[in-house]
Amino acid sequence: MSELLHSFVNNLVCRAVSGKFSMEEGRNRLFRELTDINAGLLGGFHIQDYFPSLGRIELVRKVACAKTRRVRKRWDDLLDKLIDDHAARMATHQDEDDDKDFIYVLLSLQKEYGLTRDHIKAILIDMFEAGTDTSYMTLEFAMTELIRKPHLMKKLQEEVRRNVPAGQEMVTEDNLPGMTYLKAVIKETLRLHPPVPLLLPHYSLDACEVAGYTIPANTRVVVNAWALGRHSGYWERENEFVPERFLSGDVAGGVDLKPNEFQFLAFGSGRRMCPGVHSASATIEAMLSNLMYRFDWQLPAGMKAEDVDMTEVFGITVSRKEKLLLVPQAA
Ligand code: HEM
Repeated sequence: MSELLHSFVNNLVCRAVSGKFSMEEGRNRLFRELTDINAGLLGGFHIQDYFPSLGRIELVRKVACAKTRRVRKRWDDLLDKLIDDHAARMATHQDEDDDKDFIYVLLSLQKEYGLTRDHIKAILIDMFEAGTDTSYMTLEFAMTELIRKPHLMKKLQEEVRRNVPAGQEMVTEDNLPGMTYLKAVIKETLRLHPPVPLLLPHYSLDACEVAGYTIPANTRVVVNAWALGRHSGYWERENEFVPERFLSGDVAGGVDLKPNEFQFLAFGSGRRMCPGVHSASATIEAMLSNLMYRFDWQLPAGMKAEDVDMTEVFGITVSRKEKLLLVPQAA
């Protein structure tokens, strides 16, 4: 299951960014390898974070950044070729029948916004880094929670199957609006397992006071969204997977993925909140609903719900330590 979900999200982002031939050319595998290396580097140990003055010593910088430089070269080679190919097609008007992938969009805005090639490459890498693991982990945690609570999976399957006209092969976007329990399951997954539990580091522009503490201007601020999502002051049965809490009429019924209150911050909040929130919701809803529609799921023979290992691995994102193994049966 883990492998399938990871490939699905990686291929989707790859196609949106670089076009429909991404899989045929094997680019999806290369993007995945580079994204994995980046994730390891971003979430890893950096001596300059603990001893900033060491970062000013050239030799330390050279040693600490050696791997980063190597991976940067590989990103450069890949992205330069893609950008050159797209630019050439645009210059000769061969792009007219192509899907307008993200590289085309950025190139068409390049002059208007004064984007350099490095800006474009950085935005493209951001898309992979921010868009792949987060959606994949949410899907994987949702399936993990559902397999541990089969009565909730059954409830979700009933909702999905009720909303799809008989004989239809797959769930389509048109079927999704009626699936309120599906949305509640996704929110509850994000509450318990926010893929970016400390958001991204923020920086205070002005001094301010929070809960009696003064935060001076120019301070790096880290927000613990994981702890807020499990705070007993905001949530009943805070460590339990209870999607019903997000149904209208229940306590958190009105809590949105773009919340005005700060107890649910899986996508952050304010002007630096995740710009991918709608894309992520669409991706996760489409995949999860189809998994529920087409298959009945079981744990491998001899395994019980309480045997599912819930250990997490910490990095900039938090993932499951063990791969999720499930057995599908056609519904
Ligand atoms: C379940 C899926 C996702 C989750 C939980 C998630 C969560 C987050 C969080 C917590 C942040 C930092 C917000 C802050 O510090 O206040 C963020 C930033 C960002 N996300 Fe997402 N994200 C998801 C999917 C996506 C997708 C699919 C894309 C793009 C296709 C994306 C693009 C970005 C970008 C570009 C940023 C940086 C924004 C900035 O620095 O201004 N994310 N995301």
